[in-house]
Amino acid sequence: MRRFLSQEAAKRFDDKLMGELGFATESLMELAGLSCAQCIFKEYIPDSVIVVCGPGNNGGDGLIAARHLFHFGFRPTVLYPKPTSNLVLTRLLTQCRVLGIPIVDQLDDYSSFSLIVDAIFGFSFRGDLREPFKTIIQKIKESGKPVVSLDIPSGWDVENGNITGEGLEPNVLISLGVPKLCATYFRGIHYIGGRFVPLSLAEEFQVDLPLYPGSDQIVRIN
Ligand SMILES: NC(=O)C1=CN([C@@H]2O[C@H](COP(=O)(O)OP(=O)(O)OC[C@H]3O[C@@H](n4cnc5c(N)ncnc54)[C@H](O)[C@@H]3O)[C@@H](O)[C@H]2O)[C@H](O)CC1
Ligand SMILES: [K+]
Repeated sequence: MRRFLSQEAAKRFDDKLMGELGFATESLMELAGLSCAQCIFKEYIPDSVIVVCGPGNNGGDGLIAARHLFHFGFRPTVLYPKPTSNLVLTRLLTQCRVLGIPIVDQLDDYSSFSLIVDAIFGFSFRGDLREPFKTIIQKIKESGKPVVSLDIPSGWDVENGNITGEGLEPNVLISLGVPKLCATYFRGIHYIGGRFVPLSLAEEFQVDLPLYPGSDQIVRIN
């Protein structure tokens, strides 16, 4: 058995979950985002946190994590620099607004936040980093603040890790569902979250599922 998915396998895995296995994107995303918030609560004392959200579903996980972090006593702000017309993300933004979570589209100074949550790119990232995210990732690195990455450290090649050196170097990585190949290059605190993968799918893709303790949604593997 192996633990890690290639980029192509991660996409097929996702397609199966949302297709023949009957899941809706929003329900899996909710579990993924909740598990990220639980992991952050376990590792950090509630304080101010900036959740940086990209234009895809990784950004959606971030918006959900921000909402749960708010309920857990953190003071989240969302940085959402590249609005899309995606209905799921639009609804998630509304849910954050209703709670009074500030949503900004640019940020020059990260110094007032004690933690940065990286929900910029997940397993669909490919090619060279494009703006505005290239500059955002540079600024996050310059801030020296602790970083928690959701699913993939943003800027990393999904299979080969931080090959350009431009990617984030997070303190904590939460792999969602099953870790992708780049996680083999990660040396920090590594959790798996998103406890929704049916055993039959794990067997089909020849990946291990972690042993989650009790009813926990997360498990630390490294
Ligand atoms: N599989 C699951 O069980 C679940 C996964 N979830 C999360 O969803 C992401 C994958 O989401 P997806 O929408 O496919 O893509 P991304 O969020 O990775 O980003 C796509 C977005 O990024 C742009 N982009 C791609 N490359 C670049 C680049 N080089 N520079 C700039 N921009 C780039 C692209 O144009 C798109 O707009 C997965 O990782 C999980 O986090 C869900 O939570 C549900 C469960
Ligand atoms: K990420």
